[in-house]
Amino acid sequence: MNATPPAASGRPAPLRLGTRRSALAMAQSGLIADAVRRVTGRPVELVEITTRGDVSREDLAQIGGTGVFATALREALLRGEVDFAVHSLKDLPTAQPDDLVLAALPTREDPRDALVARDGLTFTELPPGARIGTGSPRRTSQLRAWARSLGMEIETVSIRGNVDTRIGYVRSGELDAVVLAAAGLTRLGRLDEATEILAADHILPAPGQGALAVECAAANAALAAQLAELDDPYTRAAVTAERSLLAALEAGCSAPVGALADLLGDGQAVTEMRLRGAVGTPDGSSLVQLSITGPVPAAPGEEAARLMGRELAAEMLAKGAAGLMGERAL
Ligand SMILES: NCc1[nH]cc(CCC(=O)O)c1CC(=O)O
Repeated sequence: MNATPPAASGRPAPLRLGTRRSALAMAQSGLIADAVRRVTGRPVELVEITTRGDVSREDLAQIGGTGVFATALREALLRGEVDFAVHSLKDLPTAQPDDLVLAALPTREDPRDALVARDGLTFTELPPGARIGTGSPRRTSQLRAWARSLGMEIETVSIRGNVDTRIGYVRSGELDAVVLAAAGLTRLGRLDEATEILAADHILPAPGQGALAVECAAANAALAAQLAELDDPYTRAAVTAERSLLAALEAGCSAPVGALADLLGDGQAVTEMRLRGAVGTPDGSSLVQLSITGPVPAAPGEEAARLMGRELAAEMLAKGAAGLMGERAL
């Protein structure tokens, strides 16, 4: 008889982690795989999955926005081909499917954007007419608004591709600078290539930027409970507020919306959360930027965070946010 179950060999069956193949996705999955091995005591194996966003050179907005990255991983989860998946939270649509759960939102990395410019330049040191690459309407809008406020002249150039490709445009001299998430650079061990971390006062990051989401099937409650040990309730509160703002603005994941929740403390404990939001026109000529501050209740605090996001969205919409987003030409 050859029906020995894996556990009988003394080694528990490995958990299968579905991941995209990009260097960044592999780095992020590797980090979470290590943490999951720690909390479950089980081996974790990486299962590579190709998404349409990885193989297509089409504009992301044309093939359904950044949600394309998540879709293939989610299909593999629901088919039972993998046990859990790691996403960049900012690439996940705000509507959560009923049959999947974000079991853990681990402590987020630096949420800010970073500038990688030639010759060590910072943003304000860029020469007139500098060409800055980004594929993000949010970054384009805010970079142009910031330049405008300084009386600076810049040109934004639409680019796509992985981190290496994007930095390559600067190294080759094709562009003066590119803007990338600092968290991505950190996870790839390349933060030293950033010439400036862009202050959130100027460039408000994407909702959820710098945070990873660990997702599994809702039906797999035992695994969800184990993965939940990796959850950071403060990260969860912050990104819940940011994503609730995004959802209430009825903006897609490629919309020019920036949002960042900061947790404020009295030195002993976190007591308050400040949520900032920004929406602008593609040319940066008009920008609505507002913030609200509220108490952070004891864990989980998710509903309070959601309410804060909705409240700020209502204030931004009253100041004309919808009109600005409507003007964007995709
Ligand atoms: N849309 C691509 C993407 N999704 C997540 C990150 C970075 C890591 C993160 O924000 O957690 C990036 C690259 C970038 O924006 O430079």
